[in-house]
Amino acid sequence: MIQRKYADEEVDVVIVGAGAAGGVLAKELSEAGMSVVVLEAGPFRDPQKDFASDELSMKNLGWQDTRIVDGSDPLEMGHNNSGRGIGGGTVHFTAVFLRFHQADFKAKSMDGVGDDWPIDYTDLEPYYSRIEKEIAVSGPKHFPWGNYHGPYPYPEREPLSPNAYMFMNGCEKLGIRSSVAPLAILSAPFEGRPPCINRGFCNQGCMPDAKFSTLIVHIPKAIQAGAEVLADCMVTQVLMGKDGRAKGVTFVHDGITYEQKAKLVILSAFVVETPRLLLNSANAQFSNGLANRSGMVGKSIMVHSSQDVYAKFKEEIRLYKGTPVLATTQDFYRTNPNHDFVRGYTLHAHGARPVGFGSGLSKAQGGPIWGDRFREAMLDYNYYGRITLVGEVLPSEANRVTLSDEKDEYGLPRAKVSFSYGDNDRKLIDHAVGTMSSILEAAGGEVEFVIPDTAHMMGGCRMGKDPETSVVNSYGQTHDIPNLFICDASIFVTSGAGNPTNTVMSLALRTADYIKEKAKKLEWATAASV
Ligand SMILES: Cc1cc2nc3c(=O)[nH]c(=O)nc-3n(C[C@H](O)[C@H](O)[C@H](O)COP(=O)(O)OP(=O)(O)OC[C@H]3O[C@@H](n4cnc5c(N)ncnc54)[C@H](O)[C@@H]3O)c2cc1C
Repeated sequence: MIQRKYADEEVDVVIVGAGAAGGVLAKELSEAGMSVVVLEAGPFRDPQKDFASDELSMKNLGWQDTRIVDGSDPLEMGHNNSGRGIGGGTVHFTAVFLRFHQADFKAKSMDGVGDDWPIDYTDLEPYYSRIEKEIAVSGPKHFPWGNYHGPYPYPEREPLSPNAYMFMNGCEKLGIRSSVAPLAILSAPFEGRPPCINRGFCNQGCMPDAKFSTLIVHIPKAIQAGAEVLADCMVTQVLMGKDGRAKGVTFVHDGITYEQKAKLVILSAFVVETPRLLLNSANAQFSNGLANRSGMVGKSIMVHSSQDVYAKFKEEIRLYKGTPVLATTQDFYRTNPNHDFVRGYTLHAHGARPVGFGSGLSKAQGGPIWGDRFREAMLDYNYYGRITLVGEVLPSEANRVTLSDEKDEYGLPRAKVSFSYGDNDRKLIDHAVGTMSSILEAAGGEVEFVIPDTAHMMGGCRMGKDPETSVVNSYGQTHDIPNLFICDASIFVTSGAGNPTNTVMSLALRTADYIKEKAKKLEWATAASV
């Protein structure tokens, strides 16, 4: 039996998932004096004991359960897309910490595609600042793009990796502006944590704690404030009362099913599991799944297109050296009338470890690299440089999470994830691959491999003002069930073209403020959609 503080009690808040958003909510709400239980499907890891400097074994940081994938561009699930365990995806993310631009919130009105968010940049601006200060984001004194130009709370990282210098050199030769990337990785000591020493194992979990994660920052503070954080607890259902309000959740730990009653239920289980949980919690009153009056639960999931381009250089680059992403450009972020597509992309100088390099080659465009050619490339690994795309992908309702006929170990239908690129997405990718190739060549490399890939899932429970076309309001409160909130990357309306976690966490802070305000006024039971 699992030991629980609130086994027979109704707590103020139960949070499902202890990732980027769940961690922020747990800290904020428990520090505000609420009784909080966090249920996390994966383990509670200790960085010093459980993070190995080993690419293969650390793949277990990803969500490994089988998902069915289809569509013309089926997504590779697992380590590449979602985390599992306290800290969620922040444990093995690359920690590039960008803000969205004002244009990201207004794709429909500015470019006639996708949709507008019900908020804009100014609504999130104070929350971006708070999160960046809270985790001491390091970054340049002047960041050339978007609405925020720095300075960041902590100085930019240095020294840079050879790959980052190569990238900046190539950009400079072509007249493309580049900058050191803002990172949730320390450049100087902070709260007892050491600065980064460029070991380069960010995607394997950061053993010395120089990289931020909610595992090491928010969750310990939440526990200190009284939150109960239960690991290895898979939430299987949201419990509903006859009055149409959420009552709590059921979860499974070690084969035993438990219930946690709560006044407020918040789902922070990420882009696949949040819609899956809502659909799997259907009942007589909500036969289509919870909070799904609009039919939008699971629809319009997005990724970033994330092609890698590798070029071989005469001198050594050594892609394993340093933090994977240290330099970036957003010179191609905005719609350009000379392009045959709308919206845009970010490019990162991006390191790669040998296993990542090798497995990338196995899915190279034009056919997998294998046999002698593979051996030759692996032997020359030290001479390759790499640039990676973060490209905007437009929302399409056909890209969605549904329930499959197959069941998992809990007897629940597995998620089916369908994804296909649209015409605009493909044109954007082609353009970006051309730009990446030009930068690599200008830096003296010879382009050899283009690897199709995706990153950063978003969407599936989009926010909006209209309950007929969206699942939650701008605070993550579901339109249909006032005490059921969704707060994670699933509430994104569009994908933007920058790494999303700063936006996920800032939205979580905003939701926490909203809940605290409503709780103060004892209003959350009746709060109308905003
Ligand atoms: C390899 C990689 C690199 C990345 N690099 C970057 C980067 O450089 N910059 C950036 O901005 N973003 C990056 N990301 C994306 C980033 O990790 C996500 O945007 C972010 O973690 C999403 O936060 P979230 O709160 O929505 O979900 P998550 O952080 O994924 O948290 C969801 C949590 O819910 C838990 N959960 C799910 N279902 C259940 C259930 N039924 N019961 C209980 N618990 C459940 C999961 O185990 C998980 O811990 C990267 C992601 C990956 C995988």
